[in-house]
Order: sequence, then structure tokens, then C-alpha cells
Amino acid sequence: MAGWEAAPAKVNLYLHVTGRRADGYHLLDSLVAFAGAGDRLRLEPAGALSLALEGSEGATLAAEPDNLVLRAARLLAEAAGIPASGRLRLEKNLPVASGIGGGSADAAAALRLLDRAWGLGTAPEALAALAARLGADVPVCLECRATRMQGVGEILSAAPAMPECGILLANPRLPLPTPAVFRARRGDFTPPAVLPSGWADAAAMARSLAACRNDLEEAAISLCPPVAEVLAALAALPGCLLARMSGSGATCFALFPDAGSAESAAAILPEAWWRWGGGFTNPPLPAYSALAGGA
Ligand SMILES: C[C@](O)(CO)[C@H](O)COP(=O)(O)OP(=O)(O)OC[C@H]1O[C@@H](n2ccc(N)nc2=O)[C@H](O)[C@@H]1O
Ligand SMILES: Nc1ncnc2c1ncn2[C@@H]1O[C@H](COP(=O)(O)OP(=O)(O)OP(=O)(O)O)[C@@H](O)[C@H]1O
Repeated sequence: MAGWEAAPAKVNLYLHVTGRRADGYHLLDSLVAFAGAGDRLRLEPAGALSLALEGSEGATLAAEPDNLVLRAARLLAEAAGIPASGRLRLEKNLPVASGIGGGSADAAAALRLLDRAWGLGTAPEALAALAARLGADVPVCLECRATRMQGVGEILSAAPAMPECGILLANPRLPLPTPAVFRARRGDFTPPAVLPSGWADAAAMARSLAACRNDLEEAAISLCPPVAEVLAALAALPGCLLARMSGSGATCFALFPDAGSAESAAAILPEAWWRWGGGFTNPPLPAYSALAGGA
């Protein structure tokens, strides 16, 4: 039986809203990276499909029937024409509805884990199509490595070569629903970013990202003013190279030259906040990658 499957936190290093589709969904351009922080998912042998929640944030999310992990399991089983089975255990460490894609990362981890455990060998493109039906962020979370994301989340391409870099995540422990933030967004669209093929070091990457923005930051602050306090606190940390909000918030991130300095800086932040400091995870292209030119 498979061990723990990692569901790392998604970080939008920049997020440009480039347009809007006729159905109301927003067109995006984003560089998405994955932090060492995350949830974990495990499957144990059992008859009918079930989900048990544990971990520091587990109590904030009831094991409701529409949990994204269960929806992913049922969707995969249905596509394969098999009954969904097994006892899933979700260790929930990421705050819920916080802009770091916890639910999306869990759903993607469920697709990867169950595709293996059930011996399905689903084609990468087919798995990515199932992921897109579960949420805009699920395809990029399926990749689980630094990736450029466009369209409404379904167009994925290789990210610039990422340097060694530390990342700190901080959340004021206030949930912020994604649809409300998109609804509150005002202003023009932003063109896609122009990115180099790679960065020599974290400082060069931060300089380049500083020319980009998170187009949802203003809307998130209007709905949740403490986001501005978190951003100010991060920007003031010694060694901080860049402070910005991730996704639709309220989690904000700061970049540091290395994982050690991000970890030390996290300890300075208010204890009432959820905070994590460390490095990025950037594994080699996995077998299930649907990235253009991928494995
Ligand atoms: C903001 C991001 O986190 C950036 O990575 C994602 O685009 C959101 O991804 P997600 O949470 O998986 O979003 P979904 O669950 O698919 O959508 C939630 C709601 O957000 C809005 N939404 C989402 C994605 C998108 N490209 N445009 C939108 O307008 C829609 O109102 C949608 O009903
Ligand atoms: N396994 C799960 N983990 C977290 N949320 C879940 C899960 N399953 C269902 N949900 C629901 O999905 C909603 C969004 O949760 P999530 O934590 O993914 O938001 P988010 O971090 O803002 O995501 P994103 O950055 O992709 O917008 C929650 O309000 C919750 O009710």
C-alpha cells in the first residue's frame, strides 16, 4: 500500500488578471511555485471509500461529502469504471480558504495517489482533464513543481529555471473565499509578464518579480484589511527580498536568499498568525506531467 502523498502549498509568485471569459471566469497569468509546507494524504485498505481528517487544521474542515479529496476519488473511479474504495487519511496542515490552494493540492494528491494505488496508469492529459473539472488550481497542483499557469488554470508551461530561495508564508487566520475576491476586483487587465529563461539567484528573481503584481491584492485587502498588516510585517523582516499576497489571499509570502533565513524570520511574526518558513519543493518532471514538452 502507498505511503504518504505530499500535497504542497501553492504560491502564486505573481498573479496577473489578463482578461475575462464569457462565462465570468478570469483569464490569468501566474508563476506558481510549491513550498515545503503542505498537507499529506494516505490510503489504507478498506471496503467503501471514506475520509478521515487529522492534522493541526483538520478540525476546521469537516469530512463533508463534498470534500475535494472525495470528489477527486469519485471522479477518478468513475472515469476508470471501477468502484471507489479505501480509507483515505488527510493530514490537514494548511489553513483552509487561504490562497495557497490547500483543497486543490489535496485533490491533486488524491488523483496521483489513487491512480497509482488503484493501478490505473491514466494518461497524463486525461488526468489533467479530470483535475480541471475539480477546480482551476488543480491542474497546476497535479504538476506539483514550479510552473507557469495561464488561461483559467488549464494552460501550463515550464517555469524559468528557479534559483535556491527561501519562502515564508503567513496568514492572519481569517478565511477569504476565492469567488468573493474575484467579484470585488476593480480596474483594468494586466498584460502577461515577460520572464527570462532563469534567474541566477533569489535576489535576481525577486527583482524580476517586483515588476509583476498580484492583481487580487487590493480586492483582498478591501474584504480583509489585516492582509495589509501581514504584507507590511513581511516587508519589514530582515533579509526579505519581496513580500506579496498569494492567490486570492489571505496568505502572504516573503522571499529570502535561503530556506534557513526564511525559517528564522517566521519565528519573529505574531504567534496568532499561521506561519511557515523554509524552501521550495521542485522535483524533476514526474511521469504524470502534462506540461508542454514534459516527460
Ligand atoms: C486565484 C487562484 O488561486 C490562482 O491560483 C485560482 O485561480 C483559483 O483557483 P480555485 O480556488 O481552484 O478556483 P475554483 O474553485 O475553480 O473557482 C472558484 C471561483 O473563483 C472564480 N474564479 C476562479 C478561477 C478563475 N480563473 N477565475 C475566476 O473567476 C470563480 O468565481 C469561481 O467560481
Ligand atoms: N480538502 C480540502 N481542503 C481545503 N478546503 C476544502 C477541501 N475540500 C473542500 N474544501 C472547500 O474548498 C474551499 C476552498 O479551500 P482552499 O483551502 O483550497 O482555498 P484556497 O487556499 O483559497 O484555494 P485557492 O488558492 O486555490 O483559491 C474551502 O472553503 C472548503 O470548504
